[in-house]
Amino acid sequence: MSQLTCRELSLGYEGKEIISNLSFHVNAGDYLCIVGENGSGKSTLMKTILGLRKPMKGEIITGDGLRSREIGYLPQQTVVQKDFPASVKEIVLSGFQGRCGLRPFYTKAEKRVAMENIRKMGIEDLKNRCYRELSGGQQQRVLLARALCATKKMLLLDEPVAGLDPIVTADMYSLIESLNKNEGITIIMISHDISAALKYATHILHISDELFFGTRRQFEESKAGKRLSVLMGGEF
Ligand SMILES: Nc1ncnc2c1ncn2[C@@H]1O[C@H](COP(=O)(O)OP(=O)(O)OP(=O)(O)O)[C@@H](O)[C@H]1O
Repeated sequence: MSQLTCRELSLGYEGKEIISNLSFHVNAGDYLCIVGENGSGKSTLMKTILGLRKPMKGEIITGDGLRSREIGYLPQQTVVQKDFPASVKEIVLSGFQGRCGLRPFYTKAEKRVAMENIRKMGIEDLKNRCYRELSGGQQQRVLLARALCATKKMLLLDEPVAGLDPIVTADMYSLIESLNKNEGITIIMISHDISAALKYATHILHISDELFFGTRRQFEESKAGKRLSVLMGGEF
């Protein structure tokens, strides 16, 4: 059974549908990139998968041992988040809050896992620094370590490289690739970077007037894929 199955989903706000009749599934170890124009509903879909919004129609089913609260989430960065006055350690530990609600203390085991994730992200030397004093790339590593505290199975990443320079972007992509390949973590990523999506993803979900879901190869051969290839100057 798939880890995540979305069946005939319709999503929207105040009775108006933004996405209609969307079906797709994600298996353990997949790397799914969600692409589509601004405002097409990608973040809305992610929030619905996380249970933060209810679909207007359809259902979301988790399986293969995944429970919905075991999904790690790296949200799109907002200006307010960038200025958050807390230490790196505190931000990473807050990844456990989803499990038990807000609380002022953490167990020894949680502190150990948080430090493991800090090490995995290569930010040990930053652990006592204030989050808002870090560079954009360092902040994204902190948020990835935080998301990992919530899961060992599936990460949802909303534009994780937005605003990062090309070198830091490449570092971020290889960190995510290593989580997928070496730790077996399923990745669902929203991205505007089609060439990176086609480099790393096993599957593509293209949200547009015409919905597409399939393997990377199927996408390359699809009408949507060919149209995007022309827009990108035939780069893929
Ligand atoms: N809370 C809300 N209430 C009403 N409409 C909303 C709300 N949040 C988003 N929308 C609208 O829903 C549509 C989809 O928004 P969403 O943020 O999901 O798109 P997106 O594909 O993630 O966009 P982007 O690529 O710009 O991040 C947009 O037209 C947006 O204005």
